[in-house]
Amino acid sequence: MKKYNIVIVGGGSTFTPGFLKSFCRMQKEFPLNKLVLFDIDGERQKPIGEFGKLLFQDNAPEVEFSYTTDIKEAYTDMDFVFMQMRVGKYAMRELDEKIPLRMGLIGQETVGAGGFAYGLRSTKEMIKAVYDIRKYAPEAWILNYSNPAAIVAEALRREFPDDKRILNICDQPENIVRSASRSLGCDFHLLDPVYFGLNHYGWFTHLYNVETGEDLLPKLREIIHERGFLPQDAEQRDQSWLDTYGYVQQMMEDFPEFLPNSYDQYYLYPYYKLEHLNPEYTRTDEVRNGREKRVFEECNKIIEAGTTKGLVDIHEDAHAEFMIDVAMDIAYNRNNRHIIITENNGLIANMQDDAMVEVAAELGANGPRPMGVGNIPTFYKGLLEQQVAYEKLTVDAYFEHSYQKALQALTLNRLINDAKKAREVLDKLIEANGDYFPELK
Ligand SMILES: NC(=O)c1ccc[n+]([C@@H]2O[C@H](COP(=O)([O-])OP(=O)(O)OC[C@H]3O[C@@H](n4cnc5c(N)ncnc54)[C@H](O)[C@@H]3O)[C@@H](O)[C@H]2O)c1
Ligand SMILES: O=P(O)(O)OC[C@H]1O[C@H](O[C@H]2[C@H](O)[C@@H](O)[C@@H](O)O[C@@H]2CO)[C@H](O)[C@@H](O)[C@@H]1O
Ligand SMILES: [Mn+2]
Repeated sequence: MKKYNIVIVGGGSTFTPGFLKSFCRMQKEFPLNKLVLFDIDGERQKPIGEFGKLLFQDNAPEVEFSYTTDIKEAYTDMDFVFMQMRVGKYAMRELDEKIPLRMGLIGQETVGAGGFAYGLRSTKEMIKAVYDIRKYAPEAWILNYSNPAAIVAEALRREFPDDKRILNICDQPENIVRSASRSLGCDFHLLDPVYFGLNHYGWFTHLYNVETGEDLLPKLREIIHERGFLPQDAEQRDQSWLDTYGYVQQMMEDFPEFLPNSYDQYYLYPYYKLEHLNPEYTRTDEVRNGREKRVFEECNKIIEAGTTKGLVDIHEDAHAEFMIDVAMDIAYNRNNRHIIITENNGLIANMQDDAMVEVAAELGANGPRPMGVGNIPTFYKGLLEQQVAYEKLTVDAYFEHSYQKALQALTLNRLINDAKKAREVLDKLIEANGDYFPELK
């Protein structure tokens, strides 16, 4: 059985320890030769790297595990690159959330003005990283889930049009399917979803039972109406995520035909969301006081003990399992179905061909074979076309260094929708982002 070489970019991520645990546990199904962590922040990565050393030493000493800040060491001979960088880290995420919120606009990691700022930061570093990877690992599969995936995917499509081994993917659609399976009381593998949209902006039209072909969405609609909606891993979630999933019920009361992605609520109920977001305590504060604190405390505890035996309390969430599953589908040509991001080219028949859309696909060694959904109804088409235009203008602004395109993008964004506000928030974001941004003239 071939053993694979894998690098995780953003080795200092709060999600890395969970990934390491999952990789370790899955050694029989997905044996590794080498696992490397890479980060530009060596200090942040160090405790996670040291934890990883102990974890593999104790559980899978045959795997060559290391961590580095050296590009050549990170990428040479890699088969898969897992991309999970957060450019500007939580300090900049906080500003993405708080600058707009203090102006009465939605401030969030991937949507609205915050998503725009994160998009420009990520684009710059992701393009650089892909050039670095291709220098040392021309054949490696690049699995990107660094956010905002919609903007990153559009930017990479333009910069690397012939590179067929970059896959942009998000686990939120699968998380909704897993959550639906909890409501329906079945294994999530039983559900075969039909989905259309953009990243963090889409809908399920059907949830078929793979064995019988029955569409379980009508039944799920009734359950959600009666009992609301919970994430599959509700017991591990912070309150803000429970609220986010809970709001799926309201979305389905108002727009019952399809099951929405949880992110749709920002676009459909911006005023409600604004009333419930606190500009002085945002998701970044919750993550810093929760996941980030827990992860680093746990790593340090293990380092101090010099062993992981009997100590590892790190949460292995569905996110890591999902991304590893994606890599295995490619490695073993399994052609399993996942919801992925790809160029439209008629998949959503009544939307522009060059939009980066999110749909179900079979995934194997030759990449995704996506499934078309035909024409989508006018309501959804209207919402999505506005968003595609915003995303494309954001990427235009990056490549053309154009302040004007950035202003157009933000004016068109449904969560801003006003040129004066757009200019005001753009100027504040430019100032706050400094060299993280391209020059916008
Ligand atoms: N799409 C999904 O399903 C999904 C799910 C979870 C997280 N994410 C994404 O994963 C990323 C990590 O999230 P987190 O909350 O753990 O963030 P984090 O801040 O804990 O970790 C991100 C790491 O990236 C590093 N980094 C920044 N710029 C880099 C660069 N140019 N090269 C290499 N490393 C760099 C940082 O130093 C940091 O250690 C984010 O982009 C987040 O949005 C995506
Ligand atoms: O606010 P955060 O940092 O907790 O999460 C932001 C990310 O949220 C989604 O990812 C979920 C993921 O779907 C779930 O499986 C679990 O692992 O938690 C993740 C984070 O809570 C979203 O899809 C990502 O794009 C966001 O970055
Ligand atoms: Mn996502």
